[in-house]
Amino acid sequence: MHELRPWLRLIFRHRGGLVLGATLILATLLCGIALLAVSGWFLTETAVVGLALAAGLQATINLYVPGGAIRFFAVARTVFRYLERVYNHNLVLQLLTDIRVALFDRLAGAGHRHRGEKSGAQWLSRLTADVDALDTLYLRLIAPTALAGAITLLIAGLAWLLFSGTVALVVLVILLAGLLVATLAVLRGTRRLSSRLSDQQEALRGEVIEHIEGYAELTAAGRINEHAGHLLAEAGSLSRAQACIDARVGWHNALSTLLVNLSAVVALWLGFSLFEDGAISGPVLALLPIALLGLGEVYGMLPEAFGKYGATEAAAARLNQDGGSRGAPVASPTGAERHEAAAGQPLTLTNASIGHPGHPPLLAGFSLTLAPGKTLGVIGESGTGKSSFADTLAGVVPLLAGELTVPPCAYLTQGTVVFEDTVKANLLLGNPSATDTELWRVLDMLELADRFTREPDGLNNWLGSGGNRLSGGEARRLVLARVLLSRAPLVILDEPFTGVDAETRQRIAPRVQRHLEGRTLVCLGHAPEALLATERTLHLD
Ligand SMILES: Nc1ncnc2c1ncn2[C@@H]1O[C@H](COP(=O)(O)OP(=O)(O)OP(=O)(O)O)[C@@H](O)[C@H]1O
Repeated sequence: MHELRPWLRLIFRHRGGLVLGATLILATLLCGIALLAVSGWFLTETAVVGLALAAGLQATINLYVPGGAIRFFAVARTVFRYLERVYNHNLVLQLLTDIRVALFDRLAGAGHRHRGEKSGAQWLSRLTADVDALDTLYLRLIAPTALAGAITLLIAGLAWLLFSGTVALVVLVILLAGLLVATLAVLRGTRRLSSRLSDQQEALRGEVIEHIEGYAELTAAGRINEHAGHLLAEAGSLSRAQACIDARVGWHNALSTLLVNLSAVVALWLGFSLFEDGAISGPVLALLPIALLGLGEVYGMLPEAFGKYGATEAAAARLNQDGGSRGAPVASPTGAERHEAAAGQPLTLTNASIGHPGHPPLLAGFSLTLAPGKTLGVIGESGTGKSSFADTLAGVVPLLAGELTVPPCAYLTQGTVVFEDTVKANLLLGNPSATDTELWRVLDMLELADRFTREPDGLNNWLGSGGNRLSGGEARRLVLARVLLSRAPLVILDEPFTGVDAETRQRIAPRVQRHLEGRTLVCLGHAPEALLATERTLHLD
């Protein structure tokens, strides 16, 4: 319950909607039960009257009132069911939206390092399977359990009104036992298994994605069959665990149905003596047991949902753990200050420590002022901290100590990130208001325009997953184009020409240089030739 609490709070923000949705479900269920009860009463009444007439006795029956009631309940049940489905599906989608937005919010605040600790497969699982698991909370757990309880009490009340207090009490005890079996007993029998299964399924999903991603390497190493066999064995063991949970849910479902049916039989049995005493009529005797049989529909929804409770809880626990605490890690440690500067203000670092939280700083006591429009090169061997320096300026990694004032920046990271979309969509991320002419101009500057004019779709050319339809050098120039489209006053370029051959680089570098004239530039690389020309150079050692 503790793991579910933050998500329940989110769900209960829609209190009014939840009550209305549950009322519609209640109306549907009550119409179903009333339909059965009135039909049972009516059939018995017609049978009794028929027998009386056959025996030559005088008897009459009102066909219109019960017939009308049956039609009313049948139509009302359909209408309520339709409204309930439309309303509740919409509500659940709203709840899922809230949960996803809250999760994105937390992830965005959780810091670069924290996000990097999980693989893409794990994040995918969080945002899909785990979030979906939470949608069972309202529609399958909370609403049906509350309604089953309410309807049980209503039927016990009906038994008390039509039959007697004793019948009501006996029926109530049997039904409560059935309710316990369908909820808490299932929960007890499956919670741990279901939670463990959910964790294992999540691990398997990640392994399957890694298997596909590493297909070439596994094949080259001759280990593909062995690895696939391992995944299949794991999938087999998960299926067995699922079958075990299903069996337990099935048994509990059967027992709970048996108890509901038993309550109907007992009501009939006890009702007989009331009938013999003339306290109730024959048709009323049939009404209560048949209404009790209608409860099967309500109770039948519960065992499966409670069988998944462990998985829902495990999903919530993973989301709680991985969402991190909102906003915390991205903030700089105490004593470090990061300020956003307006365009036209210098970039300044004062007594700054740069590095990764929990590790010794890569740079300490470092100060620098870079006036607007000035350029700085940063050179150093692999691992000296160039990318960490750039990440800190861009706010991706927190400043460890000191003070940093930085104008808005466009950042070309060391990794080349091309989104699975068109050329245009990838470029517009740099400047959403750029025109097609501007896009072609920057592509032309980087000698990429020909690459896309050759294709029939031009700027709408689809780049494939991670830009896999581009060569390494083309992808690098495309992401450079994205950064060059931005009008940010500070531009940070980490190894801008990785994968671009020397001749092309020599042709395009002066054009990039001209394009960036007047803007503040920080360019990082292993050697001077990997950089654009800069006025000052910082050597990291
Ligand atoms: N998230 C992280 N957590 C802890 N240490 C890190 C993290 N990222 C990088 N480092 C460490 O910080 C040091 C500097 O890394 P960085 O990537 O900044 O170097 P670099 O100069 O850009 O190297 P390269 O030229 O190889 O890209 C390295 O020792 C690296 O292992």
